[in-house]
Amino acid sequence: MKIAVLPGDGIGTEIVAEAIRVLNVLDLNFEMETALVGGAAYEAHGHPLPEATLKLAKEADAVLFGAVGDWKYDKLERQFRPEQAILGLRKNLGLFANFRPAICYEQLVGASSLKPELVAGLDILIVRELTGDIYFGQPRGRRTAVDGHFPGAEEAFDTMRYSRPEIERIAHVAFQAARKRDKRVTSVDKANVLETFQFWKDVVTEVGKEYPDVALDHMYVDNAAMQLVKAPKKFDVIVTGNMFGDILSDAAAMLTGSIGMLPSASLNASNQGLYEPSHGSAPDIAGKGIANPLATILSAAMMLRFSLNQTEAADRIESAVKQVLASGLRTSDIWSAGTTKVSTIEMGDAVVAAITKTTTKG
Ligand SMILES: NC(=O)C1=CN([C@@H]2O[C@H](COP(=O)(O)OP(=O)(O)OC[C@H]3O[C@@H](n4cnc5c(N)ncnc54)[C@H](O)[C@@H]3O)[C@@H](O)[C@H]2O)C=CC1
Ligand SMILES: CC(C)CC(=O)C(=O)O
Ligand SMILES: [Mg+2]
Repeated sequence: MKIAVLPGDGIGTEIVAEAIRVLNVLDLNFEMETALVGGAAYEAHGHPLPEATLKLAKEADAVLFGAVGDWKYDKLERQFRPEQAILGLRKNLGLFANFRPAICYEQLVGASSLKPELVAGLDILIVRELTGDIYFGQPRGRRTAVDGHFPGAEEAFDTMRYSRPEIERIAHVAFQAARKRDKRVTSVDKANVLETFQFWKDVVTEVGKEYPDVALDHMYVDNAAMQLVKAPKKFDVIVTGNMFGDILSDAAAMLTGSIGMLPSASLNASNQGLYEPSHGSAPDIAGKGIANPLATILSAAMMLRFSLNQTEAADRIESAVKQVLASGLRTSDIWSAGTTKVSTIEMGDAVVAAITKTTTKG
């Protein structure tokens, strides 16, 4: 079994280093190979997703990814910007199904920006379509407007689109995930305005008929954003498109205490997966040693469970994270009075120690 390790930029290198230490202590005998991606790859090879990195990712059983991006690349031609690396990996590996579980650990109820009673016991799953929508739709570009409010003016355009098979397959993923949970799916759309999302709603409704044991409801994305901060526990599985899922999952992250707590798994039709925290490269805190590595460590646990068939090892990581939080250790983003502030490395040390302790106990 081979894991491609792509740390990327900013805090990516710091948090992936901790996830690797956690994987190593499990002694699972995986081969790991690291490669440059994002801004780091652009600096070294002139491209954010070099052929060799893509080849490594394609051939691996799973990819562990940190994050890419930095403000200093914002003026580059789009094809060379670091973010094209993660978009390219998603597209080339066909990673259409993105799972973003938002779980509020008991110990972090007070770290959420919402009242404790709204988030205590929260366990929702956002299933985000990841290879379609306006993030990938063509054509896109800049041109001179021929109509609209200002004919003759410079304008930019992108294309929102979804095909029936793209919607069907992500809907199946969501209904099947719901079957293993509370058997409720909320499909989030903007069908009142966008034809793409009226089609999305129609197709999800059709697929839903194959799952009579799962309750399906529909919600407009603006209302969904509001309900996520009003009564998040009413959701079970949320299924939505690429852009709405991107935005809603960052909002959901704060229900769990911090975006530094939200892992993710992106799977293709053969269950090959890329595992990454839901956040970005956080240039504002990069190099300070304060980033929360837990979203990445929990993403590594998802990797063991979903792609590498190591359920027990995944359980051990997740239970070590709970023990560490119960012991009161917190990185800055989840710190509150009465808890102990630790660095990225100290948090990694604590998870490693908690795993070692359970190993010693047998
Ligand atoms: N999959 C990827 O590689 C992604 C890359 N990005 C890129 O990352 C760069 C920064 O984007 P932002 O919009 O600032 O989003 P971001 O997610 O990197 O950061 C947003 C805020 O959350 C904080 N934060 C993020 N992760 C954290 C962690 N583990 N521990 C503690 N605090 C954390 C940051 O310090 C910042 O204040 C951009 O270049 C963006 O394009 C953004 C999202 C995903
Ligand atoms: C940087 C983007 C391509 C992706 C993003 O924000 C995400 O996947 O959450
Ligand atoms: Mg995002």
